[in-house]
Amino acid sequence: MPAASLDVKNLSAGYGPTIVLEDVSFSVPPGARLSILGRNGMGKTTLLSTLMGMNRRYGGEILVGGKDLSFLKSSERARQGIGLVPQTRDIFRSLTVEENLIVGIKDRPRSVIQEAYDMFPRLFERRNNLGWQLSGGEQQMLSTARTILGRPSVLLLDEPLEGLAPVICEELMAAFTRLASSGEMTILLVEQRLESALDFAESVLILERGRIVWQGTSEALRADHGLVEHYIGVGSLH
Ligand SMILES: Nc1ncnc2c1ncn2[C@@H]1O[C@H](COP(=O)(O)OP(=O)(O)OP(=O)(O)O)[C@@H](O)[C@H]1O
Repeated sequence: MPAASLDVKNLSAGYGPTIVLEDVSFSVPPGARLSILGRNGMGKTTLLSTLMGMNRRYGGEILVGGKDLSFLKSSERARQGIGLVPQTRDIFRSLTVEENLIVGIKDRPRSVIQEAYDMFPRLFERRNNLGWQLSGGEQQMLSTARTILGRPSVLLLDEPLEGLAPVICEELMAAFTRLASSGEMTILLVEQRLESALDFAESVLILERGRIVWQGTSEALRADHGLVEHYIGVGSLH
């Protein structure tokens, strides 16, 4: 599936009776990258899981390539091109790396697993290891690779660097950047590490208490220390 545009219009969502996201609207052109920033608990994960159809939507629309997916359940949204790599790094802990990847290929031939190994050579080295035997970074690579093998046109990455050593973060960010440069996917990145988020994406939005409080270019945000300190935290930019 080629990269698709994502248009989110007046989205409100939450959990049971609790509204978390309110009136969220933004657009990402096909093949572009957007970083989503905000302090803890401001609704970033909720935004991604709502796009994936994993929690309650109260109103608004989610269009991928112009097609409204709002009323579809999450498995159907996955078929229509949305792929989420969750913060929890969902992998099957009792399956090998290769078996985990086989789950991700859906109806594509087995040979496509090589794409995952090309992206993360470390996974090839560990292909016969079980999920629980992997380091945090390797689990993140596996979770990402599994989602990517499903060829999403819009990829959602939820805090992929959380808790990982700097050298692994660099390896992952390089892989995400290569993926983005291929132009095959539109990518949304939720990331607490501000520098990584700004380096990755040309555009940024900031969430505060479930609302978008700022949208603009990474360049503009990088230049505005006052804005960063106000919405994200003192000392976030180095
Ligand atoms: N399953 C849930 N049920 C009820 N409320 C929830 C649930 N998950 C999250 N929330 C609430 O929704 C709000 C937004 O949480 P969310 O995890 O989306 O924020 P976040 O910006 O991703 O934060 P973090 O960086 O800590 O992951 C918080 O007030 C949180 O307590």
